[in-house]
Amino acid sequence: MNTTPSERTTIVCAAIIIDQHKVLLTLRPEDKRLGGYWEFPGGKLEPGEAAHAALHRELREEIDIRVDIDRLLESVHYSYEWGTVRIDGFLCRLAGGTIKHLEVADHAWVPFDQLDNYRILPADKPFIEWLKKQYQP
Ligand SMILES: Nc1nc2c([nH]c(=O)n2[C@H]2C[C@H](O)[C@@H](COP(=O)(O)OP(=O)(O)OP(=O)(O)O)O2)c(=O)[nH]1
Repeated sequence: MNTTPSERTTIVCAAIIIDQHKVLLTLRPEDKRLGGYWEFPGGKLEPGEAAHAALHRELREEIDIRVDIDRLLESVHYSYEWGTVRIDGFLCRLAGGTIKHLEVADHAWVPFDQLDNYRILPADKPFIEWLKKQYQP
């Protein structure tokens, strides 16, 4: 089959939810691929699904919250050994709900100057750097 690189890229949406100079990270369960890493809540788009719809769905399924999506911050490409992902990181604000650990092992509201203390997925580095730069005292 003739497969172009873009067809092999997994599209992922991620919510960068900021509240009072802290950002929400969630912990991937140990039994999942890349288990034990912190990440922004989100996940893979389903076939034909729009990014905003996917983000709302993933947040409901994983932690049962609602957000307002402000804008796309950046799309980041990263190659893991099994394939390439494109992470679309959206800046969001919490709009409702109380965080439940439905599909995550834990969550943390992390002050920007403490992000280096978390083992975060390597693909997320540009988002982390942006957060640290944006909110330097
Ligand atoms: N949700 C999320 N995923 C990320 C981030 N950074 C990053 O590299 N990823 C990667 C990890 C996964 O390979 C993929 C997200 O897909 P996912 O979380 O739905 O993957 P999954 O393995 O749980 O899905 P599944 O195969 O179990 O259905 O993107 C991030 O900040 N948030």
